[in-house]
Amino acid sequence: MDSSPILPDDEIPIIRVRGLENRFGDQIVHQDLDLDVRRGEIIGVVGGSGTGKSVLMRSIIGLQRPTAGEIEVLGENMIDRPEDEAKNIRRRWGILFQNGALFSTLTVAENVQVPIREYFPFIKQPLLDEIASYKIVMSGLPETAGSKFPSELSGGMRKRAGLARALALDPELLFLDEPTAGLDPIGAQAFDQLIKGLQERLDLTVFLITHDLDSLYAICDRVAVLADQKVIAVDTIDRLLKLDHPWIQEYFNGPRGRAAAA
Ligand SMILES: Nc1ncnc2c1ncn2[C@@H]1O[C@H](COP(=O)(O)OP(=O)(O)OP(=O)(O)O)[C@@H](O)[C@H]1O
Repeated sequence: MDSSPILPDDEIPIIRVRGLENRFGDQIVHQDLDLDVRRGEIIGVVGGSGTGKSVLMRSIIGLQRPTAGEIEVLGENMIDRPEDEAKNIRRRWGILFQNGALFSTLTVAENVQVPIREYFPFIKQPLLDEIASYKIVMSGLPETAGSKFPSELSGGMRKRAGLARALALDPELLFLDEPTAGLDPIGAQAFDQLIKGLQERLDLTVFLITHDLDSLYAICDRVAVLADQKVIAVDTIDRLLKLDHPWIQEYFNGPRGRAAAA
């Protein structure tokens, strides 16, 4: 079906979705959805509430088995992959879920160590502590945050702790589900800059679901728009603005969109 020629490494999409379909009973969330994410970009994923942004991310990371379609991540087919193979691919990405999804009974440092222990059970405690501490500081938290429990942190700090855990295994790809939701504008801007800085330093590709127009303008290279059960467009904001789809116009050219662009 795919007649594309062999592409150089940096042009092979790091995520490739074709003909994706997700149905829940009678409800069709996605139909014929295609998306390519390029290596090294920060791609923003936007769409009205319930358009299936989270379901798309869950399909890509293998938490939701689509009813049809193809998904490749890092050049690997992700559908119906045996668990041991899927696990090897999973370790090459990190995920920050919307609520941080930290284990409440573990300290921040222990949370960061969970994925490292899972994949590298032979690593001894002093090295685990050192790696966790490095990731915690890299995520913009003070080193002392490592000994705190999630309940002792502010919302913004919990997001950073979740980010530290997402970075634990030196991922190539980072999935972020509404990372700035619930943060005040200054906190959100700081978090955006943190993501941008990490993306540049670590050469990450970032898949960013967001409702935050400021984030889209500040850090996204391209934006994918979900509507009508598909990705209706994926492009820079400047080019998206030229499309006359009503949702795109309302979203980017409404008062909030204009304020974010100013
Ligand atoms: N496991 C599930 N079972 C049944 N329906 C589901 C399931 N997961 C998601 N849905 C439905 O799929 C649709 C898309 O959900 P999704 O959470 O992906 O939307 P979203 O675009 O991320 O929305 P929001 O911006 O509000 O977070 C919703 O109607 C939701 O109720």
